[in-house]
Parts: sequence; C-alpha cells; structure tokens
Amino acid sequence: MKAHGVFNTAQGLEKNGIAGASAVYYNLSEPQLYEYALSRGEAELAAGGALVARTGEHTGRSAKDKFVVRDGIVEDHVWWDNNKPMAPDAFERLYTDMLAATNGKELFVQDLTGGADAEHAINVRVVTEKAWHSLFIRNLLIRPDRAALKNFAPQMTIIDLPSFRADPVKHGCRTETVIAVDLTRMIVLIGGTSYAGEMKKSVFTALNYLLPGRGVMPMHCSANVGPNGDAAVFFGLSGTGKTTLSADPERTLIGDDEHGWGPDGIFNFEGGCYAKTIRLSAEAEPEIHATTQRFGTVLENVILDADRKPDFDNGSLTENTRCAYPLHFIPNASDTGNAGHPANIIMLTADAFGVMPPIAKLTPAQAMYHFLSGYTAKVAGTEKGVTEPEATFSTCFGAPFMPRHPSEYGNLLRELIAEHGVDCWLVNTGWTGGAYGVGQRMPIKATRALLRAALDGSLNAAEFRTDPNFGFAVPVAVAGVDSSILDPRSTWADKAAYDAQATRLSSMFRDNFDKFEGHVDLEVMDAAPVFLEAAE
Ligand SMILES: Nc1ncnc2c1ncn2[C@@H]1O[C@H](COP(=O)(O)OP(=O)(O)O)[C@@H](O)[C@H]1O
Ligand SMILES: C=C(OP(=O)(O)O)C(=O)O
Ligand SMILES: [Mn+2]
Repeated sequence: MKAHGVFNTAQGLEKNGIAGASAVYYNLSEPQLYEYALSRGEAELAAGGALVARTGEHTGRSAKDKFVVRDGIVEDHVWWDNNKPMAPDAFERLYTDMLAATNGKELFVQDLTGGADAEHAINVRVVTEKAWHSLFIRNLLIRPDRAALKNFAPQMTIIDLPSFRADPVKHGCRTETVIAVDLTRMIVLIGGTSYAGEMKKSVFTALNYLLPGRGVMPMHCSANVGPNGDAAVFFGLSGTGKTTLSADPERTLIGDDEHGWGPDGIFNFEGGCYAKTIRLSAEAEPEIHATTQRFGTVLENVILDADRKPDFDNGSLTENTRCAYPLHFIPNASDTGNAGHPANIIMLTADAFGVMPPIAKLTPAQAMYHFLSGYTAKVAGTEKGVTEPEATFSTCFGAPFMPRHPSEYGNLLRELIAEHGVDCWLVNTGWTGGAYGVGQRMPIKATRALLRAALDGSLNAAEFRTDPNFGFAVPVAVAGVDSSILDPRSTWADKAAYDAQATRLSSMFRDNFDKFEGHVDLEVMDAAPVFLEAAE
C-alpha cells in the first residue's frame, strides 16, 4: 500500500485493518485535494474557485438508515426508542465487507479533531474513497497543525464508501444505504450515500454520547459572542436559521451547528460551517455568500450556469444545496472556537403554520418544555397544490443525533440555565401574515433586529403581553421593528382561521409531549400551551 502525505507512521491505515488499498493519501492539503477531485472526475471548478460536487441519489441525510450497535456496554445508556439497534455480529459482517471493499482502491485520510476544548476533544480519522469528501471534512472539523499530525492517535474512525452497497439481510440494515455507529469502539461505517453531511453528524452523534457523562451539555446549536463577551446559542432543527443567524457582522462567530457547554463555557465541536445555498442572496447573507466565491469552499449539488457561476436559484438537484467552508472564511469568526457561558439562549423554529410570534421570552420551565418538544414545521412544498405544512417535533432540537434519553440532556441544560441565569427566547423564523401558501417567510432583517434587541439586553425592558395559547411573554413594541408583526394574529386577514390554526398547533404540542409525563416535573408539564376554543 503506497502511502502519500504527512501522518503518524505508527498509526497507518493497517491499524484500521486496511492493507490492500492501491494508494493512501494522508492529510492532503486543499490544492492537492482539488487536483485529485478534478482529475478523478468527482467535481468541477466554479467561477470564483469553489469545488462543486454532486451527491447523486441522496441529497440529504438518510435518517432511516442510521443504526447504533447494541452491545452490552452501551445497552443501558442508549435511548432505544429513538435509535435503531444493529446487532454486534451484523456490524462485524458489515465492517469486514467494507474493509474488503477498500482493496485496490485509492483512499483519502484526514486526521482531524472534534471539540475546540482540548479537555473534551476527540481525535477523528476520516477515511474516504472520494477526494472531495476528504476536502469537505477537512473544512468542517478542526485541523491539527502539520507538526501535530506526526503524533496523531485516532480515537474515532469514520469509513465513508459511497460505492459500497449494503445487504439488508447480511448486514442487518434497511436498504443498500447504511450509517452504522459503534459507540463502544467509536467506529462509524457509511455506505451507499455520497451526502457529505453524514460524516459531520456522525462526529456529533459520538460526542452527544460521550460528553454528558463528563458534565458537558452537547447541543445542536449555532453560537456567537458579542463585543462584551456575551455569548449566545441558537438551538434549532434543520432550516430554522442556526447557520444564517449566527453569521452576524456585529458578533464573533463561534460555530454554526454543534457545540458543547461545560464548566468553562461553550466550545465548538467543529472548525467549519455547512450552509444552505438555495436562493442564497449576497444582500441578505453577505458573509455566507462570499464564501461561495473563493477557492477552498465545497459546493454540494449547486448548479453552475454557462459561465460556471453558481446559480443559487436552481434547485433542480435538490432544495438542500450546500456550501462547506472553514470557519475563518467568515470575516469575524473566532479562532479559538471557545466562549464563556451564554447570556442568552435562542430556540429557533420555522413555524410554517404562521401561529407563533417572531419572538417570545421564555421562563426556565417554558424553555425546558420547548427544548424537549423541539418543534418546527416543514413546508410540504414539492408536490403541486400541497400547501399544508407538516409539524415536526424532534426532541432536543436534534433527535436523529441523540443517543441518550432526552431527560439526560434536558436536566443538564436546566441546571446550566439556572446556574448562569440565562435569558431564554423563542424565535419564529417561519411564516407571518398567514400560514405557508398565504403568508410569507419572516424577513431576515426583522429576525435580526429582534435578535439584536434580545442579545443586547434592551428587549428585557420592553412591555410584554402573554400569548393566550402558549403562555409565553411577547413584546408589544421593539425599536426598529414594525410592531404589527409582533402579534401574529394581527397579521392574518382571517382571525378565525388564525385561532383555529393556533388551537390545532397547541393540541399537536400537547399530544407530542405526553411521552415526557413522569420524566419532567409539574412546572414543565404546566408550560404546555392551553386549549383555547377557536373563536367563531
Ligand atoms: N427570518 C429568517 N431567519 C433565518 N433564516 C431565514 C429567514 N428567512 C429565510 N431564511 C432562510 O432559511 C434558511 C435557514 O437555513 P439555515 O440557516 O441553514 O438553518 P440551519 O442551520 O438551522 O439548518 C436559509 O436558507 C435562509 O436564507
Ligand atoms: C447538516 C445538517 O444540518 P443543518 O440542516 O441543521 O445545517 C443536516 O441536517 O444534514
Ligand atoms: Mn446549519
């Protein structure tokens, strides 16, 4: 096996059971990875310098094909209602077959770190058959300096082979696509998908398993810090605005997706960002847009025009088009990935029913209720004529990545909020003026203005009303924001339709929360929305 590049020679791929690859490229730099990706026909070059790759069939995560190995060690610690088990012997067969599939192939290895706090970091080796995947994960995780690579000892290994086809009968999976996570040996096997996001979310899954035992709260959130050292975290499911809103010219970016909160404050798990590019506008999101016009950024499933310029309005491959870039491509990003304890917690939701106010202040019990609910609503969108949004409740704002019971994460968060006296807010980046199909998406400008008031503390002094459905406190007026949007009911032409929709959403919340009865105290149960009869 011919080895190229810089690595710890005592930790070659042979240690991972890979001995028959035709060549192994260790820790190649960005220009080298470009050369391989282009010469192997994996990608194209965009005007401006980004590398553009397509993922084929899978243009998003394959949540239904993700499995956790159920062995005696993790058995009592994993929340099996939420994680699909894979038998250890099935995993072993899959592992053997994936290792065999590397024979004769060229492989790319990146030795990287997950966790900007050295005390809680994990060394991750990522083995891929695609050069562009190697560049992607190099952009996304934390890059040790060249000298450190010579002593790098992997604590976790991800093997990503898109050309591998799993066999459900032999490998105990569902389809030819598989993401199998062994939390005991810290091995992740990815087969049958080229969607690059699987790799970064696998590291997240591992840290979400490891960190609670060490008193660190892992969070599916973005984070930034203000000029006075006031950190903020933004929880939210996919598409709610974590990445968009954390890139704020007035605040230092810590990270856009995965963080830990420990005794010393918050820290990024990653060293890069993964932003959505569909309808990306240079005007509304200048910092993110600029990353797409330069060397080093990976564009995923983005269509190029005749001049090779990215066409962000083209969703013909998928609406989930992406760009992946290292943190320092955002002008005011932190170079440590660390910040102090957050002063504010924002819970983002994209309420496509248009019922929730653009911002509300939450009591600690309400914050716990909404954290455990993990609500957002997706627009069905793609089918013609289907305008009814679909509610999603994904606990901890990230159920697909949470190996442990939500009460473990919830209790940790609750203690941290109390200990540090954190102000909590719910922010709706979804619809105003009616539900999806009638109203429009909340203007990013309005969301940013409301966030600014919340984060600088001025919003605390506003006059608040109590929302009749949800019971949280909603500001009546905010400087620089059109007051009419603050009360969602007032933005609907048809008030009875609003009341009916609000009642429906309240009951969805209550039905979803039944499963937490007995796991939370009465105060949190009482933070549920009330049942209001819809007005005539
Ligand atoms: N008011 C708003 N706040 C945040 N994002 C918005 C808003 N209106 C539209 N968007 C769009 O919604 C998407 C939010 O996605 P993103 O920030 O990537 O979410 P996440 O990181 O939580 O998955 C972006 O494409 C953004 O342009
Ligand atoms: C990377 C992802 O996260 P997000 O959409 O939250 O940015 C994903 O869901 O694949
Ligand atoms: Mn994001």
